[in-house]
Amino acid sequence: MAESVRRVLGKPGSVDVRRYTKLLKAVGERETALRELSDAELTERAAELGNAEGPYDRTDLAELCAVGREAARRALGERPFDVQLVGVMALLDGHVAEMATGEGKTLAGALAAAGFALRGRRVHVLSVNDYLARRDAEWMRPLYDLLGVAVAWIGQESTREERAVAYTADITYASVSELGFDVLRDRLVTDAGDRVVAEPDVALIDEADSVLVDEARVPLVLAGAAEAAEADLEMAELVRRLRPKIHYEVDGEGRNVQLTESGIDLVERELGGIDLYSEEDTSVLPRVNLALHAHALLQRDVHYVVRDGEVRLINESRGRIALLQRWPDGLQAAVEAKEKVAVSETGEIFDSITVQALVLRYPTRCGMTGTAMAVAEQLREFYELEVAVVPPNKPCVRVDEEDRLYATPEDKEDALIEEVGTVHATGRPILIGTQDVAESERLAKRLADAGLECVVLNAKNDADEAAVIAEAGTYGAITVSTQMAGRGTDIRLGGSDMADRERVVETGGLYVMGYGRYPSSRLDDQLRGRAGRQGDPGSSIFFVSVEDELIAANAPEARHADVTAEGEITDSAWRATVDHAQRVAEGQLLELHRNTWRYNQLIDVQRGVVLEYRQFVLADGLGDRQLAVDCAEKHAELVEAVGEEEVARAAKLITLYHLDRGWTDHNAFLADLREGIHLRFLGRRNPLDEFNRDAVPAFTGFLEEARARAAETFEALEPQDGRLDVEVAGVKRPHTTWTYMVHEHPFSTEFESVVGRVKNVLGQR
Ligand SMILES: Nc1ncnc2c1ncn2[C@@H]1O[C@H](COP(=O)(O)OP(=O)(O)OP(=O)(O)O)[C@@H](O)[C@H]1O
Repeated sequence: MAESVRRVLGKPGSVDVRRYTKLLKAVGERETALRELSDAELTERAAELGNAEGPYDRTDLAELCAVGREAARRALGERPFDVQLVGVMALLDGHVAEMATGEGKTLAGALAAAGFALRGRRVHVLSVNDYLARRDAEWMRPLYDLLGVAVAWIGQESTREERAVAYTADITYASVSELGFDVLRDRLVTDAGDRVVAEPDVALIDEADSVLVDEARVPLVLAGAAEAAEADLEMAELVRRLRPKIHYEVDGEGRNVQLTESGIDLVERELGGIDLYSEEDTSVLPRVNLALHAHALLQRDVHYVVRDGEVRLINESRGRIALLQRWPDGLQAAVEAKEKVAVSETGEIFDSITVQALVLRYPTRCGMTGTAMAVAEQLREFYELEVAVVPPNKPCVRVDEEDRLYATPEDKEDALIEEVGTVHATGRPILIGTQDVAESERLAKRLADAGLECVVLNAKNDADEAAVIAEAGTYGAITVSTQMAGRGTDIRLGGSDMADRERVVETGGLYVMGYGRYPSSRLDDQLRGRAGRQGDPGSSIFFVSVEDELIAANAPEARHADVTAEGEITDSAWRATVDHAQRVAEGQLLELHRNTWRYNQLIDVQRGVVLEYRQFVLADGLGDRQLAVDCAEKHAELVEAVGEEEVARAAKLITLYHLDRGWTDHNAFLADLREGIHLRFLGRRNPLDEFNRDAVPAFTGFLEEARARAAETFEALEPQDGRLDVEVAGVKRPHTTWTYMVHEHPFSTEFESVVGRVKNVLGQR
C-alpha cells in the first residue's frame, strides 16, 4: 500500500495525504488489543471518543480509525483497508475524498459520519437518489449500532412524521432532492414545531462531483395549487403543422427554438392575420413559444414519458422517471396539450433553492467521489472544498483504449455492433453507455436485429436498475444503459454472486463501450470506472462520430477529416479535436454555473432577510407585537373579546401569510425580470448589473409592505364565538403543495435561454 500511496503524493491541486498515511501505523498497532474487547466494550471505547469536543487530535483520530475498523470487521465482515481509512480522515478534515469506483466509499463515508456523530455533530449523508440513501443506511446500520450512533433514512414516500423522526437521528441518509424539498416545506410552516429538518451541521455528500457540480444549478422548487391550467390545444395544433428548418430552427444544443420568417408568416396567417410582435397584444407570442418549445425541444421518451394518461418527466442526467416532478406551469400544460392528455393542476411557485445553496447552508461539508480532481477548481471556487486523492487499494489495471472515430453516426453504430459481436463471441461481458434512454432503446433494437440479445436499463426504478446492473459482469452479458443508471452498484465479475468469476477474468473482464463521448471527460471517466474495480481486469473504449452533437456543435471542422471505406477516421490528430470539443462544452457548463450562481446570490440575500424576519414572527411573537403598535385600538379590542393567546395566534398567521404572499410575488417578479433582461442586453449592458439594478429596489420596503398589509387584514378581523377566523379575513394557506426539479427550462431564469433569446431577437431585426 505504502508504494501506491507514494505514487499519488503531491498531485497538484490536491491535499497532501501524507499526514493521514503517517497515522496508519498507530492505527494498526491498536488492532490486536481491540480484537480482545467484547462488543459492549468496543461500543464503550467509541463513546469515550465523544468525551472531547471539536476536531480529533492525532491520538483520537488513530483511535477512531482503529475502533471503526474493528467495528466494521465485526458488524459487516469487512475490515477497512488502509486507503479507506485515509479517506475517512480526509472526510473528517472537511475534504472531498477522491476514491475510485469500487474502493468502498460507502464504508469510508459511514466511518467518517460516525466519527462526526461521536463528537456530537449531526450528519446528513446526501445521496443521489432515494434507493441509495436507503440501501446505504440499512447496509451500514449494524456498524452504526456497534459504534453506538443512531442512523435513519428518508425517501420520497416518507410521511412528514417519519421525516421528523428521521432527522433527529445522529446520522440521516437522504437524497439531495428530498432534503431540499423538506427545507423548502419547512420555510412555510406556521408553527415552529412543525419543522422537520434540524439546523444544518455536517453534510457528507456521496458522488460529490455530480451533486456539487453537475446538479449545482438545479433549482428545487416548491409550488402550491391554485386553479387548473387551460390546455392551449389551439396552439398545440398549430405548431404541429410547422416544419423544422422551414418554419422554425433549433439551436445546436437543443436549448432554444425560434420561428423563421416563414414560420412567423404562417403562424400570423393561421391566426387570422395578426401581428405576433404587435405592441398592443403581447399575449399570443408567449403562447406560440410555449407550444413550440413543447413541440420541438421536448421529446417523448427522451425528456418525458406518457404513462397512465400523465406526462412524467425523465431526469435526463439519471435517465429515470422522476415522480412528482413537473415543469413550471405553462410548459407542463403545453406538453400535456401536445400529448392530448388531461391538464394537471397549476399553481404558483412559493420558493426554490438550488442544490448549491442547499449544500452551502452546512457549516461543515465533505464528500466522496471517483472523479473529483477534474473539478477541483470548481469545488474550491463554489464550496471552499479541497480534494484529497486517495490511492486505490489495488492498482487499476484497466486498459482505456483510444477512441474510435467515425464520419457518421451510422458508421459509428455499424462499427460498434460489429465490435460487440466479436467480443461477445468470447463470452466477455459488455456494458454499453449511451447518452439517453431513447438512444439506449434504439441501440438495443439494432443489437437484437443483429442477433445480440441485451438487457436495457430504462427509466425504471432505481432498485430494479441496481439489480440489473449488478449482473452486468455475468459471462456473456450485454447491458445497455445511460451513463448514470444503476450507479453506486457494484459490477462483480462473474455475476453478483461471483460464481463464474474465473471464467470472466479469463475473457479480460468487463468491456465498457461508450456510445459517444459525454459533455465532460468526468462523465466519460465515470463510465470507464465501471470496469477494473479493485484491481479487476477490464477495458474501456468510446465510439465517436464527428456528427455527434457534442462534436458537431463544438468542433464542426472535424467534419472535413479523411475517412476509410468503413467511414473510420484514423488520423490521430482528429482525436485531439474530440477532446477539444469536450473542453469547449465543459467551459460552457462552467460559465453557466457561474452565471446562475451570480443571479442566485442576490436572491439568496433577499430570501435570507425574509426568513430571518419569519423566524422572529414564528418563534418570538414579532407579528403580535407589531400589530399591537400598528393597530393599537383594534388589538386592545380583540384582546378584550377573545383573549391574548387567540389574538397572538391570529396575528402570527396573518403576518406569516403576508410575508409568504409577498415573497411568492417577489419571486415571480424576479423570474420575469430575468426573462425580460434580454431586451436590455441588446443595449450591450451587463445583464447581471441590469438584473441587480431592478431587483434591489424592488425589494426595498418589502418588510414594511408586508407589515402594512398585515395591519389591513388585522383591522378586518371580527371575533366569532370567542375565536378569530383568519380565513374569513382572507388568509388562505395553500391546500396542496408539490415539488419538482427544474432541468433546463427554456423560458426560465436560466442564463443560457436569456442569451439564446437575445440571439432570437437580434435575428429578427
Ligand atoms: N474493506 C473491505 N473489505 C472487503 N470488501 C469491501 C471493503 N470495503 C468495501 N468492500 C466491498 O466493496 C464493494 C464496493 O463498495 P462500494 O459500493 O461502497 O464502493 P464505491 O466506492 O461506493 O463504488 P461506487 O463508485 O460504485 O459507488 C462492496 O461490495 C463492498 O461490500
